[in-house]
Amino acid sequence: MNTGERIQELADRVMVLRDAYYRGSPLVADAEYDAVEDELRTLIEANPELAPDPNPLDQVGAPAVLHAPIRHSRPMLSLEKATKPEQVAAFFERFPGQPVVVMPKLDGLSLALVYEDGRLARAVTRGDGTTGDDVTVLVKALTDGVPERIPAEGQVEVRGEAVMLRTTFAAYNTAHPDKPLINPRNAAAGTLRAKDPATVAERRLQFFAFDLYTTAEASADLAEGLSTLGFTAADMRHCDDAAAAQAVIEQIEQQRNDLDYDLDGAVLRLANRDAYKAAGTRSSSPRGALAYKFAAEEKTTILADVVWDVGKTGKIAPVAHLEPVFVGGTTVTRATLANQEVIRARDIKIGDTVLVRRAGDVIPFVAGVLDASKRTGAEREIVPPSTCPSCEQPLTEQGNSRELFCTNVACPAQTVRRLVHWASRAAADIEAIGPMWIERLAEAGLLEHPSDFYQLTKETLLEFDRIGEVSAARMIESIDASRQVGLRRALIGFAIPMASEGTATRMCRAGFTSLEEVADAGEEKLVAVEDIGPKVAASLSAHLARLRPELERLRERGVSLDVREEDLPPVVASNAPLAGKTVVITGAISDPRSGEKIARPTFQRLCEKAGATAASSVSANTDMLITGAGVGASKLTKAEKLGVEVVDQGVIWDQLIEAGMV
Ligand SMILES: NC(=O)c1ccc[n+]([C@@H]2O[C@H](COP(=O)([O-])OP(=O)(O)OC[C@H]3O[C@@H](n4cnc5c(N)ncnc54)[C@H](O)[C@@H]3O)[C@@H](O)[C@H]2O)c1
Ligand SMILES: [Zn+2]
Repeated sequence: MNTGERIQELADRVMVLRDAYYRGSPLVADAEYDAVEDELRTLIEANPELAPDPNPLDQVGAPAVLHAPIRHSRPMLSLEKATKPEQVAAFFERFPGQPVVVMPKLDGLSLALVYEDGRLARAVTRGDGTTGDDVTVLVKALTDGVPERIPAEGQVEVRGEAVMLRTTFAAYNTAHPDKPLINPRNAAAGTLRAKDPATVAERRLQFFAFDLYTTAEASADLAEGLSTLGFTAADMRHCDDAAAAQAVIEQIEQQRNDLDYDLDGAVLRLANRDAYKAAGTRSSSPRGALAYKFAAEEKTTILADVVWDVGKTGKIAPVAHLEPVFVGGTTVTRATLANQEVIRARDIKIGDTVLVRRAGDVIPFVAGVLDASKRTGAEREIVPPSTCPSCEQPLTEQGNSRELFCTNVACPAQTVRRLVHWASRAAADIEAIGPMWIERLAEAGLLEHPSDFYQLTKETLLEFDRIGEVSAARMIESIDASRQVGLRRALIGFAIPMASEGTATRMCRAGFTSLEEVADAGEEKLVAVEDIGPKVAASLSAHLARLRPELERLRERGVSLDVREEDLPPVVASNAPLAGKTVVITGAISDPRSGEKIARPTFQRLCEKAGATAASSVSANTDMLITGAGVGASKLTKAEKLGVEVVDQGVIWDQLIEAGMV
């Protein structure tokens, strides 16, 4: 194939992919689409005389079928892309001395909101850039952050991104396993394509503004202009030079996991609205802005197999074995498929090319099959097991997702999982015996219950080929140390359904002094504990009753199930510098005297000893936000809005040192 033919082929492919994407059923992941566009762009740049006519790279979006077409006052364009710091530097050189803002590039769909004399008149999608769809009714009904009225006369147009928050997306998919959404962007676009808002009421969207045109008086600074009108703008940070901008770009990328929305890059843009306007446009992008792309959080790969895994509570979950794929910053070979309802609703088969999503700290997830036409006929159905893969007992189904459970208390796989959990760091912390040895010891009949660890002897361990003197001694030592596990960590170690680590802490703080006392308390007394609901109380009671003989065996073998000093609220020193303060701690903490990094829980404990109550997020009840290094702007903005005092960790360290507490 010659270059001209290749260009035409790529251009055709771009058109086909765009059409499918803007209709709401993409055929490939964004990263793969971008690769096609990139190849086309590179070829046309090298051979401008071979540029196709029309050139899809000069066009925006796709001429979708519109219900109620509306012509935009000025085109809604795409953005020029950058992937290298040099391109950021070149942007600054093009506009010397101009203030620049850097903000997240939100992954949703853009909207133009037109206000006439202070009232929202129309909300319009981007469409093909020239003509968009009237979605006013849907936006009014479903989108937060779009005021019906703004304090401005004349014609005002605010543009921005409507996104589905990750929490909304996750909640929707949990509630509707039968009609799952593929990703937040697609979900947002689909929501605004609905005929009737009532059918998509649970799919709320959030609007973040990033553009403003007005005939009325308004600040020349974009961020200020938007916030004066009452909009939540994309988080814009002013940068004086390319180095500062690059640092903010990197910070946004690092913090993308902590945010409640997807972003696929950062946008640089002239902060001054007049300068932005004067910079003008190219065929499909404004000159006064640049999009810096981040690594993809979604990719497609082959689903090689599905294995049903038995968890410590007996849940049998499908695990996807994938051809290795680099996504969300790591190579992924395993991903969750949730449950059989999700597999059915998404029509996933072994051998399919599937979309894998790894966003934030969430476990990689198979989101679905994008292009079923890729099937060869060799794909296989994923068949849920009818018996437990470990003990072969029949399974039960639970809930509307029809999750599978093995209820056999003697199920070997569950036994191993529970023992591994007992030995884990958060529980008994028997660090010298890893999961592999736990499995071997269980197979050999030496381990079944946690109490069995405490009967192991060096001699029995030495009978295993690959355990020598030194490791046997280490194992025994590690088991010995774990006898001090105490109430809180023992409760965690039993992995009681519905009971979290927080539940264990609350039991200690509520005055229970031993695990037996919790077991004997009865549901009524347990519900009386702060933040313990009836379901948790019932589960605790039932499971601890069953575990009674095990508690006795643990005691006989010298394991402490009593509350430990570290599990209780600290005794507050009389000269406590933070007495009565509710604090939130954020950022990286380090001891200013040595520079040593200090784990957040350790620092929190110090603050509690100094009289503070620690909370996990900033609210109106917070007295103080204690900041370490690298604090996200969103936390600071929230504190500022609520009038919460922001205190650098250095100030707190000084107080702790002065009080002789560290
Ligand atoms: N998977 C597919 O088949 C397929 C097909 C076509 C396009 N796509 C994807 O669509 C995107 C390209 O489309 P495009 O040209 O519409 O978008 P773009 O990447 O050029 O970006 C322009 C858009 O960014 C959005 N945006 C978000 N935050 C912004 C901010 N702070 N400031 C300014 N704009 C902001 C706006 O909606 C604007 O329309 C790519 O991510 C591409 O991978 C995917
Ligand atoms: Zn089983």
